[in-house]
Amino acid sequence: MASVNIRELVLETLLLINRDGEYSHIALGQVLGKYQYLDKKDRAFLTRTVEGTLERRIEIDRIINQFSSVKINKMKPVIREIIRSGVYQLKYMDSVPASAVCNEAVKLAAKKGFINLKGFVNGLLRNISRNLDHIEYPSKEEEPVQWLSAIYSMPEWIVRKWRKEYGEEKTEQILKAFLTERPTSIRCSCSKITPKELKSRLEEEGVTVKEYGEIPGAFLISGYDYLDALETFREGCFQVQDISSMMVGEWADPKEGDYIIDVCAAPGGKSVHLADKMKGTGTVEARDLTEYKVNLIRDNIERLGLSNVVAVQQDALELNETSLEKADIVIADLPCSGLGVLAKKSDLKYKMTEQMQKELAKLQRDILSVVRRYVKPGGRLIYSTCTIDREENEENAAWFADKFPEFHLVKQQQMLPEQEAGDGFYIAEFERKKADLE
Ligand SMILES: C[S@@+](CC[C@H](N)C(=O)[O-])C[C@H]1O[C@@H](n2cnc3c(N)ncnc32)[C@H](O)[C@@H]1O
Repeated sequence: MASVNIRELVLETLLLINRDGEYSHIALGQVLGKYQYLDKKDRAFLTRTVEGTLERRIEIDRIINQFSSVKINKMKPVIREIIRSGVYQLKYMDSVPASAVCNEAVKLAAKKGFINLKGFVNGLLRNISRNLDHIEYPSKEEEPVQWLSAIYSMPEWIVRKWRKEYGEEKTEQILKAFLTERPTSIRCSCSKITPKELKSRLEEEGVTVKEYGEIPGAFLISGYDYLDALETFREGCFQVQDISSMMVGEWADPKEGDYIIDVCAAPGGKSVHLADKMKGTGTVEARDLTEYKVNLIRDNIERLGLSNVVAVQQDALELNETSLEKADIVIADLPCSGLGVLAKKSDLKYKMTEQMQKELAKLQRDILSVVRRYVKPGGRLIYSTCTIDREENEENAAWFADKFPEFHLVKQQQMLPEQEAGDGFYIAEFERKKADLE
C-alpha cells in the first residue's frame, strides 16, 4: 500500500474546513474513513492536529501576524494552512521536535507546488519557534475582551455576549472547558445488553471505561482507535451521546406504550434513547427534513436493532394534520447556533454570526408554534438546544409560555460545558393543560 504523508492529510482536512466551508466533524470523518488503514498513532496525530489548529485558530493567526511580513489573510490557502498547523505543533505538541515541524512544512509546501515559498515557510516557522516566549497578547486588565478572545481563541462578539450574560469568571470557565480534552460519552443500549456486561466487554476490547454515576448506563470511554473497530459498537451495544444530551431522555422519562414525536431527530440520538427506555413498546416517530438526514436515523435504528422507532421525512414547519393532539411527548431538539458544543465542533464559532443566531431563534419559535399542536392534552413538550445563548433558550421558553397559555413551563435548565464531560445544553419541559384555554 502506498505510504501516506500524514501532514498532507492534515492539510487536506484543514483546506476542506477553512477554505471549502465543510464542517470539521464531517471533514475529519471523511478523511479518517478514506484512510482507515492508518495506524492508531497516525490517526491520533491527524485528529489532534486538525482539531487543535482549528480550536486555537485566533491565537495562532495572531502569532503568525506578529512575526510574518505577509499577513495571514493575504497568504495562499495552502501556505496558510501549512503554517497554521505548524504553529499549533510548535506551541502545543511537545512530542514533535521543532526541527521536524519546520522541515516537514517546507517539504509539503514544495510538494504542493510552492517551491518559491520554501524559504518563507522555513524562515517564518523557525522565527516563531525561537520566539515562543515572546508572543504579544492584549492586556488582561485593559482589554479583557480581546485578552479572552486571544487566549481562548473565541471571536470577540461571543466573548462580549457571554460576559454580559454570565459574568467574567463564568465566561472564562466556559472558554477553558471548550479547550479541555475529554473522553467520549456513551449510553448503554439497555434493551440489548446490561451496563455491567457492556463495561466488561469494552474492557476486553482494550477500552478504558469509567462509569458516569449520574445517569444509569452512561460511561466515559477512551483509549480506543475508532468506533467501527469495536465489536460492541458494530453490534449496537451502545450509542455515542453527550452526557447533557442524555438528559432529554431522562427528563422525558416515557412510560411503556407512549407515542412520541421527535420533530428534528437526525441522526437520532434522542429518539433511540427514548425507544430504548420504552423497552420495545410504544412508538417513537423520528422526523427530519431531508431523506439524507432520515437515512442517518435509519442507520442508527438498524445498528441498534430497535423495533419501536420509525424514521420519517417531514418538514417541522409544515403542520401534519394527522398528528394533531396525538403525542404523549413531543421532542423539539431544534436547530440552533451550537455554541454549547464547541469542544467537539470548534469551527462553529467561526461560522456563526449574531445575525444567524437571531434567525435561528426565530426559526425555533416558528417550529415550536407548529409542533406544539401535536401534544395531547395532559401531554408534554420537551424543547432543547445545544447552545448556551439566552435568546435561543430562556427567552424562547418565556415567549412560548406567554404565547401559548395552554402550556405551562414545568422546569428548565441551562447546562454549561463541564471540564470532565457534558456539553453546554439547554432543556425546557412544558406540560399541556388537560382542559385547554383555547
Ligand atoms: C440539533 S439537530 C437534532 C439532533 C437529534 N435530536 C439527535 O439527538 O440526534 C437538529 C436537526 O433539525 C433538522 N432540521 C432543521 N430544520 C428542520 C425542519 N424544518 N424540519 C425538520 N427537521 C429540521 C436538522 O436536519 C437536524 O438534523
